[in-house]
Amino acid sequence: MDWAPRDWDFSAAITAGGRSSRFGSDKALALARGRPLLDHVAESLRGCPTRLLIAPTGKYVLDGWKVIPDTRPGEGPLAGLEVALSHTPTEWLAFTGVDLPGLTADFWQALAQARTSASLAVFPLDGEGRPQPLAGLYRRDLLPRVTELLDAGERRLKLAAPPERYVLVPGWSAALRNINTPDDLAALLSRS
Ligand SMILES: Nc1nc2c(ncn2[C@@H]2O[C@H](COP(=O)(O)OP(=O)(O)OP(=O)(O)O)[C@@H](O)[C@H]2O)c(=O)[nH]1
Ligand SMILES: [Mg+2]
Repeated sequence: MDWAPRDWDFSAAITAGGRSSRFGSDKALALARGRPLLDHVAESLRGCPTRLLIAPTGKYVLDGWKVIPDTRPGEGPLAGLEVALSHTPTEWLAFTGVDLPGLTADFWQALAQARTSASLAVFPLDGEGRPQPLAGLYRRDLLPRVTELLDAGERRLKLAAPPERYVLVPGWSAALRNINTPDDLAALLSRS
């Protein structure tokens, strides 16, 4: 992979303020191939010049990542996106969670290449052909919309961008396996 800065003109944020209730312990720190899930995700975005970790202060130490706490703690990833968009210095932000250890730099580059001047978000399609908003690119202009949604009580991340303004990218469903339970992690590890 070429790490030329011109390829990484977007910022990165990992939202990590969840309670891992289905996993039963902090899944960000669960090990896959000897490294925490959080590290796998962070590695895929290490080329981004600005890297933000939306999490309680002091909960994680991730070299090169700036920790920013939630302004609406416990309100889910849409609230994490609001914080991230309000701190991103670039037009575009790669936004993801702690539990997608299959993401790679090539995945993010494929999304970046799919951006258009009219689009507000880029999402990959999952194995069922649905957009996966937890591994997407978001334009910073979405911030007022996200704030409005949250203020109105909305919590669904997929509503962050209007459907007519997002681009969908097929072909990456294998990279999108996400870990919600210990069985999910066991299944992932047994495949390799
Ligand atoms: N910043 C922030 N991130 C969150 C919040 N809730 C969930 N997330 C993150 O969003 C991503 C996907 O969420 P889930 O898979 O539901 O994770 P979770 O909420 O920790 O797990 P469950 O309790 O089992 O739902 C993970 O990276 C979570 O850490 C929150 O309130 N604030
Ligand atoms: Mg959750």
